[in-house]
Amino acid sequence: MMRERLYLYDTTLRDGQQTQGVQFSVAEKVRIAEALDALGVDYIEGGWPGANPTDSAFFEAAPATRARMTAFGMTKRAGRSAENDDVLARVLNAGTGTVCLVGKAHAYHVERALGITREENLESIRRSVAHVVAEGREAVFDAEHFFDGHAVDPAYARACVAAALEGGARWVVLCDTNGGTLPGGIARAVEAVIAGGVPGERLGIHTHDDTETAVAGSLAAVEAGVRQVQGTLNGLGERCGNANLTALIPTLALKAPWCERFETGVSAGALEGLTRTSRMLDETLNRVPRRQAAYVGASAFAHKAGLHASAILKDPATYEHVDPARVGNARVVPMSNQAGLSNLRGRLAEAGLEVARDDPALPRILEEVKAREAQGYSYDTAQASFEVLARRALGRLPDFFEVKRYKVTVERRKNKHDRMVSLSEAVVVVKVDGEKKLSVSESMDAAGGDRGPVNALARALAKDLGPYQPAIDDMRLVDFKVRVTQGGTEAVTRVMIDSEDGHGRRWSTVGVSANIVDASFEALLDAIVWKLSRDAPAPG
Ligand SMILES: CC(=O)SCCNC(=O)CCNC(=O)[C@H](O)C(C)(C)COP(=O)(O)OP(=O)(O)OC[C@H]1O[C@@H](n2cnc3c(N)ncnc32)[C@H](O)[C@@H]1OP(=O)(O)O
Ligand SMILES: CC(=O)C(=O)O
Repeated sequence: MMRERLYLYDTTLRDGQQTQGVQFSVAEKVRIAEALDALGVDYIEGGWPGANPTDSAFFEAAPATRARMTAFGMTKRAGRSAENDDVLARVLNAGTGTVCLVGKAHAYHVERALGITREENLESIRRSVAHVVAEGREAVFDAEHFFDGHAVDPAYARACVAAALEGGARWVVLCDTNGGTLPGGIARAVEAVIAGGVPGERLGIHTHDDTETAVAGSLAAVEAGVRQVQGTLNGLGERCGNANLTALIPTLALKAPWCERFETGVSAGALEGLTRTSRMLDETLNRVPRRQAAYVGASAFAHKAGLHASAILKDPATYEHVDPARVGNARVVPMSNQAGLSNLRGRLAEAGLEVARDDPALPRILEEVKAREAQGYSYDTAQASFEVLARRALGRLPDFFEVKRYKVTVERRKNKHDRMVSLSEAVVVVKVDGEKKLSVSESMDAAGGDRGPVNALARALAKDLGPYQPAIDDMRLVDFKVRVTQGGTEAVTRVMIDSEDGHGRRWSTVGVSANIVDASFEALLDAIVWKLSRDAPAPG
């Protein structure tokens, strides 16, 4: 059966940039545009040229893409012609083949926000779009507040759509700007527009996630007939974000009836890069990836419960709606107090540890994990700590070194400019290859600021491990989380540490104690031991 073409329009670099706390540099925008192009979206909305220096500079530096690079702007302002509107001129000057203009499609906004008449607004839409077309560009019209407008005055909302089409728009995108329209309402409005004579091949959908139904709303619009879908990577966007393309794309590509009815520009091979693309964006924004993100989250294919793990080991289809490899993600069978022997065997196999089914160490490890979780440890995320524990119980963890003692001090004192500053200092004594080594480290960043006692401890511990030093030199601590939790009857501190190395590996470790320094040290120690268990030569 011939599949219909569905066009993907990415607005990560425009609406995604409207996310609170997000501020892309030009270089970051270029990198994201290249990743979007590799993924196979049809349009990349690069920003609003003229609105800020970064967006203007991006269009000058924009990479050559197979996707249509699109400049965004708004319809001409009241009281001037499209030809004489300086804001519109700057958008056109970016020289993109496609230009998207936003305009109001709700009479209330026309009167309240723009302060013009309904007729003037229709004229503004028509003339602005016509000007874009006259300049030889493909025109997209974002019908702002379309669904709210359609709910109170369908005739006027549709007149705005008609004005854009009369002006020559290739696409009119129906926007749920405030994100409050539910999927059923979106479907009914789209059906009404199509029944009124606008072909679905000229319509797009742009939703926001204010009711956490942006993806569902977009799918409802496609089902009702639109053929262009807008969204952003990881659901970035104004307020609660836009429709999340990292959820929408795999749903369209892998799930019936979508994959049977439609084809997009995203190939099966490119889809396998989806998780990597999502993580790249988080890394660019210095954000910790959302574990529970559909398809691409670290927990999206994690099977924690014993019953799930038992079945997964027999056949992954028992608890997975799609194969994680198809989106470049991986199956995880974590250990926790919800686990059974199946989780344990699965997890050990993943770590490359072959263990006989009847190995007496297995129930011991399971018991130890459950007992330690009752004390406050959490092994389902701290998988490297689990691995260290299991290797030790199986007698497969070399004694790389022994920590004899450690000490950390924090001093608050005046510097030479008479300003109070902190200085953290740590001393760690380890025994390696029969030799005692004492390392002292301060915790200073490049600017001379104090990075705290845990940083000082980490530096001291990783300063001189003798023959093992080369194996840990490329290690760095990338995330540190502290939580007060219940350990049995007492409150204890749980520290989780994420580390990374030059091979691009990232691993998590945990430490628990009533004392935050001890908890941190335990997590640091596990991080180093895990790394050595992978990369270091065996002792002796
Ligand atoms: C729904 C969306 O997310 S659309 C995308 C919104 N994105 C942004 O706003 C980010 C980029 N924006 C900006 O940098 C600035 O707002 C600029 C450069 C575009 C305009 O800045 P300013 O000229 O200082 O105007 P300001 O932002 O205060 O207000 C917007 C003006 O545009 C008018 N306007 C809003 N939408 C439209 C439209 N579709 N067509 C014409 N005029 C419009 C408003 O009525 C207001 O006019 P007023 O100042 O006469 O009241
Ligand atoms: C255009 C746009 O971003 C909106 O209406 O939400």
